[in-house]
Amino acid sequence: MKAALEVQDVTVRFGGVTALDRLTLRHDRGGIVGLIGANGAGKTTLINVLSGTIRPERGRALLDGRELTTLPPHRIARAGLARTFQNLQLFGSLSVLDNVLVVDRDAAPLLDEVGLSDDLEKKPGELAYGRQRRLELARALALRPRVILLDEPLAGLAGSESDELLELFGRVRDRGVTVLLVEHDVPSVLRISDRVLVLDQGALLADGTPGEITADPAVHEAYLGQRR
Ligand SMILES: Nc1ncnc2c1ncn2[C@@H]1O[C@H](COP(=O)(O)OP(=O)(O)OP(=O)(O)O)[C@@H](O)[C@H]1O
Repeated sequence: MKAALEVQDVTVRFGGVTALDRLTLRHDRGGIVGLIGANGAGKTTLINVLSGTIRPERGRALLDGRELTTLPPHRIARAGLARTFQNLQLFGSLSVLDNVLVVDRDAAPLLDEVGLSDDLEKKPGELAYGRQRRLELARALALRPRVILLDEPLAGLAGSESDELLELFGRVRDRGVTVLLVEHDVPSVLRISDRVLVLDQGALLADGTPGEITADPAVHEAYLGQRR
């Protein structure tokens, strides 16, 4: 079977900085894959390569065996890979409902699923930050993706909002969508992920279940032990 997501020998450089260094990884299908690593490890760069906003100078990425690295972002989204952004990218002048309707006619059930059915006519700016995050998730789900990339979805959220959002990610996974979760909140990642990848200086430092990652001395030495 073709892997849902595959990264083959990908290198990205910004001037003298190697953000991804011949990175190779493969995820067969399903579940929540947590991607963690220190600041500058290359997490956002990897998401940008997968979603088509950065072209690697070497290597390629594939979704269900189809090469992504030659496609523009909108074609990648239509091919089944959706993403959310570290800084929310909502349409501020459109209603909550219209923000999702621009992607899919069946917006109302999706908004209900993320708990926003009482807010359909509001503008995104009128929602609490955690609810804006939910709206962004609904919009990404409206693409009916097979894989969804979440870039720092818990940043700036209070504990309870963050727990609710994590529960929602679990429901997305249960629908069969593969979730790639990039997040600085390591305890949350370890709690919810089925598989955890640890990036260090653009390369894979560790790859395993949350239990394996927690017990890995190399991860502690390079990363977990020195967390802020
Ligand atoms: N547009 C850019 N121009 C120059 N350097 C960049 C650019 N984007 C990323 N970098 C550099 O590439 C490296 C990887 O950055 P990246 O943002 O992918 O890391 P990250 O793991 O997402 O970090 P953070 O957790 O801080 O978001 C860093 O050294 C960063 O400074």
